[in-house]
Amino acid sequence: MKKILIVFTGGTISMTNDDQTSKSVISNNESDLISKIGKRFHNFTLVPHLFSMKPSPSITPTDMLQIGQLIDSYLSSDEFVGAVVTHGTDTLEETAYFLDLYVQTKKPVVVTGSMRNFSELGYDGFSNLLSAILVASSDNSYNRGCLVVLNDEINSAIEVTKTHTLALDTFKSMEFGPLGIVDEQDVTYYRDSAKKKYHLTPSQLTAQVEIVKVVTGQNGDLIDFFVDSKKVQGIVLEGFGRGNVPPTMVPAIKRALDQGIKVVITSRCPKGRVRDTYGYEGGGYHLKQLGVLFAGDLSSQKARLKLMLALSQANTKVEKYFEF
Ligand SMILES: NC(=O)C[C@H](N)C(=O)O
Repeated sequence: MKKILIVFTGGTISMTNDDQTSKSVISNNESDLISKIGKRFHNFTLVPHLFSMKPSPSITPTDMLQIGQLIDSYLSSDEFVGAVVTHGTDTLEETAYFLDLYVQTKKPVVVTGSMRNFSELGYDGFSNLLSAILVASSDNSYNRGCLVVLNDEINSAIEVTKTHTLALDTFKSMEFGPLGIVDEQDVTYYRDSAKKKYHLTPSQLTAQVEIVKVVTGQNGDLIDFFVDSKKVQGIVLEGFGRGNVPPTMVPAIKRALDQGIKVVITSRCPKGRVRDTYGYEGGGYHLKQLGVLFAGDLSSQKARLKLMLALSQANTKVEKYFEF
């Protein structure tokens, strides 16, 4: 019988209300999830792997790397048709995007979670896990990169983001909508993701990359701090609009570039690409002339992971991963 790997990492899907405080805390409900959901499938078995029991703010890029290695090692066996990762929703898009870049297998890798915990009425963990397994077991899910499945929607890890702090339909591909849906037992795709696929597979993460959110009137102090720390190899700027910063940040950006630090520009706007449209000081064209790299329509948190992976991989021309 074919197998599906279920990697448990924690998050609200693995939480209940604490008896004393009534607040959401981690509990070990993975056997409940597996026994309830497993009964529904007769063509394959679920193979649980308890990776961690962390709320997702505690997940690190090193965890993501280890989850990727784990998935590749299981899925290299012909017995496995796909993998599902259960994860807290706060940082789910980061792990999903990391896996999209890192994992070698073409078999489906699906990340899911829940917005309500096991103690709450309307716990969405069972239905989300069920849908995620259906997607992971579908032949149509092959070679689509890492997928995110919650609320019966299938999204690409490259495109999706958490948009709402509470709503069940929080995961959205804001610009282009979902790739498809899960409708009862049917897994239906409406479109392919047109995004270029990148693969980055360093054996360990050696680079530190920080994000600087850009605001009006900002100077270069934060960038200078990171440069002076001598620990940072990359800085992602979350700039204005098309990818612009105040002129008062430019000297620090130049200094960072002179010291060999890679600087990448993204936008504070939730939709659209950054581009070298503006020629004024601190505008995208000016930044490009200085050597700043452009992250397309990636959010700052995803661009950071991509830059970390590119800087950590030996003999890699980082610029190649930021050409749009
Ligand atoms: N819904 C959730 O999973 C949120 C939780 N704070 C987490 O990310 O672990």
